[in-house]
Amino acid sequence: MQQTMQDLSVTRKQIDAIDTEIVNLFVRRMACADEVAAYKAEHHLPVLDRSRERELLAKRASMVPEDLRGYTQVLFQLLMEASRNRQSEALGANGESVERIAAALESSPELFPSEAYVACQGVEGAYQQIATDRIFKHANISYFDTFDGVFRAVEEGFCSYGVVPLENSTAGSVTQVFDLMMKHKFHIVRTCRLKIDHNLLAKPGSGLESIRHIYSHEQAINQCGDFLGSLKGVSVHSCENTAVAAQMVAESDGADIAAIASRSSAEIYGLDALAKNVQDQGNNYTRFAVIAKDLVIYPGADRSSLMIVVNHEPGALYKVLAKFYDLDINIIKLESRPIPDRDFEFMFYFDVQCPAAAPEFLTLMRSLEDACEEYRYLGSYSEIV
Ligand SMILES: C=C(O[C@@H]1C=C(C(=O)O)C=C[C@H]1O)C(=O)O
Repeated sequence: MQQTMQDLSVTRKQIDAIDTEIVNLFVRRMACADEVAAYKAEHHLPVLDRSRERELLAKRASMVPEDLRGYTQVLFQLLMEASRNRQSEALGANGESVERIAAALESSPELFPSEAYVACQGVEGAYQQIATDRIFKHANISYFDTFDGVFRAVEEGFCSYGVVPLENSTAGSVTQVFDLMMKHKFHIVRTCRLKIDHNLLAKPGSGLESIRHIYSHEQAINQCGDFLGSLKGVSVHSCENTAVAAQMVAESDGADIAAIASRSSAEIYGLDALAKNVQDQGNNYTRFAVIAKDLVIYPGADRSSLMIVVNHEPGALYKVLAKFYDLDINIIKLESRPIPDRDFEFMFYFDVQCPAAAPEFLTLMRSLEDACEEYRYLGSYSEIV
């Protein structure tokens, strides 16, 4: 045992000596990066030179035994990233997102607006409306048939804000909304986490045993699978919104139809609750995003969202995730969606937890621009409950 410890201390001494050489060489390499930065500044060249990096990686890998090639590539990728970050700092070359974040942090108002024109999907009584009234004190709501309509209303300036659902704790992501994010230009300025209690609503006088058709939004149907499964001889139909379903039931003649919707929909459309809290999980929450056209970062923003497309090659997503890990930035949501018309290429949506003004967040933004094929910063915000 003692013999082994001695051997180890001898080897560790060698490692210490090697590391001293590596550190000295690293300092020299970074000094070269400073010279390169000065040259690039003078000749108006960008920091990143992909072809030089590719060539360098291949050469360094060819200099080592085959079983060390992978490690060598990782090491030099890291060295080049440090060198690029150093150059960007020296050049004040922050990249577009960092510039936009800095400008937004400086110019954004102190307070989140209390009055606003807001676009929502559905009709009065929809969960988006309930979330909107939680977020804004006085919201003037325009209703649209589709989520696409909400995105367009914001993009075209018809409404200052839009409220869309992102995900539910029982049924998962609202994939339709994530797909629309690829199509539209918008920013996220706030999120809201709302407890959702579903009710089975029917016209006064209808009994549960007479119900044959139940209408609701697909998400709500998915959140109430156990309850719906327990009913016999009932067919379930999806429609565009829970409150639209409630309105339809109120306007129908049939005593055999019901809707799964909010309690406030019952009041608005004069329906009775045949069953309350019919969701599978008592703790049923939905997160909503407030979208706006321009980037505005209100004080206290401690979450950010990004959309990333990486190259179609092994390790591409790993390299992006490693950056989050290196900077100790927590990922609170990761969603992937196929990109239309591309052969199994995916858009990755990230929510991260980190104050927008934190240096590590700005470093992340700077380095993602180099690492991704496409990259969109969607905004920084706080979440209300
Ligand atoms: C140092 C340079 O800048 C960047 C960093 C590199 C490196 O650290 O080796 C290589 C290419 C560039 O992306 C350079 O252009 O040579």
